[in-house]
Amino acid sequence: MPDPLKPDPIAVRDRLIVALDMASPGEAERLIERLGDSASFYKIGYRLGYAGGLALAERLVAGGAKVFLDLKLHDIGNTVEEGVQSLARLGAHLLTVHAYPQTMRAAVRGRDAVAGSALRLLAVTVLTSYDDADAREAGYALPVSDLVAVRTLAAREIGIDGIVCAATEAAQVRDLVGPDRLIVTPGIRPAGSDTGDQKRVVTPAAAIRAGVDHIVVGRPITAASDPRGVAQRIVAEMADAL
Ligand SMILES: O=c1ccn([C@@H]2O[C@H](COP(=O)(O)O)[C@@H](O)[C@H]2O)c(=O)[nH]1
Repeated sequence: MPDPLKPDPIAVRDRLIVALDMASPGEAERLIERLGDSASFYKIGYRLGYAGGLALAERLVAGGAKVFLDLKLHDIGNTVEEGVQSLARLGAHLLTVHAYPQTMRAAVRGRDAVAGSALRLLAVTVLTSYDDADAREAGYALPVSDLVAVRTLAAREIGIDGIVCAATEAAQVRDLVGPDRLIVTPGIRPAGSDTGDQKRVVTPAAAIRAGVDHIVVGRPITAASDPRGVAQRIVAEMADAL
């Protein structure tokens, strides 16, 4: 049966995931309306998730959109397992957990406990706001690219469905996970846009050329005066790169 999240080929518009980092569901819904048919896949993270975003996720799924819950779970195994079970029942398509083996194993148990769930798990390897100095400061002796590789291999062995990394590591991750697992990359910036707190930044075209399945874009779209126009240009840039 074809994988709904990884059809061959993935429609170019579905490759863009818009990060709805808004203060309320109302604000997010206004953005979605402005985006119109330029976007079909939305990410809900801490800001919106803790402010009514999970109910919005259910409404978006019911309306036919794809939803990525970027909740980056990390806790004792039992808590992660039960949390993933609750989230799997919401009908969302993607959920992040941090790429710690205990956490990933628990998340897989939670995913597998909910029959018929469409939920796919993504392991966050190393946040795109980290460079080697940040990893060192956090106590890791390995450079970011090595840490991403170690965590990707663990995720693959444990049965996680996809990897979150920067597109700077996408080609290396693709070699490690093969063609079927998802690679999702935040830290995407159209040429010339403000990088903000992101450190491992790549353009939409370069990400696609590196073998990424989906790019995540927040502020370049949400802070734009014409979010629909920016989204359309990003999709066109990806189409040219394919
Ligand atoms: O490594 C990671 C994991 C998640 N994110 C999330 O993606 C978006 C990026 O937003 P921008 O405004 O385009 O920077 C945001 O919701 C992060 O929480 C990430 O950036 N890096």
